[in-house]
Amino acid sequence: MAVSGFEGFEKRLELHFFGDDPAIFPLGLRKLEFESLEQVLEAVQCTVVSAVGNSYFDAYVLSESSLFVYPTKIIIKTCGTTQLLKSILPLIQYAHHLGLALCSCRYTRGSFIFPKSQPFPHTSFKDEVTYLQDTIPSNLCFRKASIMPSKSSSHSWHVFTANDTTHTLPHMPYVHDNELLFTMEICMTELDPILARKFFRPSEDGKPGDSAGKEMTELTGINEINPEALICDFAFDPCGYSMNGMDGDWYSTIHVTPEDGFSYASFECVSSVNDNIAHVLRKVVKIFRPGTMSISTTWNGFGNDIWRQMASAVEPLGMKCRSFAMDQFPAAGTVVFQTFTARRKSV
Ligand SMILES: C[S@+](CC[C@H](N)C(=O)[O-])C[C@H]1O[C@@H](n2cnc3c(N)ncnc32)[C@H](O)[C@@H]1O
Repeated sequence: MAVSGFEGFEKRLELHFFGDDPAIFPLGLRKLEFESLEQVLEAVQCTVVSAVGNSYFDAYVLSESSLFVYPTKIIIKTCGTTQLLKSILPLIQYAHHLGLALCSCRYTRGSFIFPKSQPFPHTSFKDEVTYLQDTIPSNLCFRKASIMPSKSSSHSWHVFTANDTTHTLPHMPYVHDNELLFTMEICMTELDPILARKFFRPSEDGKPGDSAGKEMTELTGINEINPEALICDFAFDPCGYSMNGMDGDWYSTIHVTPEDGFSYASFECVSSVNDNIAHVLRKVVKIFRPGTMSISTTWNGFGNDIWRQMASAVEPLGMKCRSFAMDQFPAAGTVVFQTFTARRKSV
């Protein structure tokens, strides 16, 4: 942990692979040995604390956030002072042994609370982009880095995407039964202190992290966000919480740093424009009651106004939209970054 506090803001990496040999499917990357994943995580400086899988993907709760492994996609999200980008090279190498090659890379993060505590290559977005440019293979030629602003200089959304020419929009068009899918990443700070207390364990409760986590999931109402989801949860000692949800091939994930002064929670999920995203958003806001919140929405395509629905969903709960930014990424789709503050706060 940084001397000043724990860095809740996660770094998030999404890698897509392709392979021509039908023998590697249907499992693909899920064939990776657990020891190989452990070595990747050692480079990042975190460990697996809990794992679960269904017929579509494997979900790992990490000491610092989460890892999802699909047959041709890996999503890895880590917080604290982890060195997430150091996972890229070993992942490319392990995937190569399975007959899979990288065709798409997306890196995103918010603004760190303690930027000076970050080790290389996370010392600045410029360093991260240089590291990414030098690490990913040259076939990923559609590249763009962007810092999406808000009204506050301390809240920006950092995005780097790179894609090859032949497997553009690999994980998408993000259409599932004719529905447009999107990824939503919510970052919340200044959590309501009474609600944040629920993510502290009673002292010396003697319970393992998974059963203490299950209690937190129920006590806080996290289990009601998507009652269909299979939840893998973990409570840290003395405080802190992580969970991964699995609903068919859709994942969701929550991470909570409840300590006063640097409290933070994140929620991320995949959803469809036809789903009741307002219900999900309202539940999330009610669980944490953040003073500030950002929502980043990513989809492959143009002209979608899902972000309007998001603003309408949270405004009745006292969250006022303070900024909106939209950017497009070559062969990688559209990102919208919205920030909100609670009306109880002055701006
Ligand atoms: C790993 S969790 C959730 C991470 C998530 N990205 C977040 O921002 O909240 C972080 C919380 O767990 C606490 N914690 C307790 N023991 C920890 C450990 N061994 N490793 C990481 N975090 C720990 C931290 O102080 C913090 O409150």
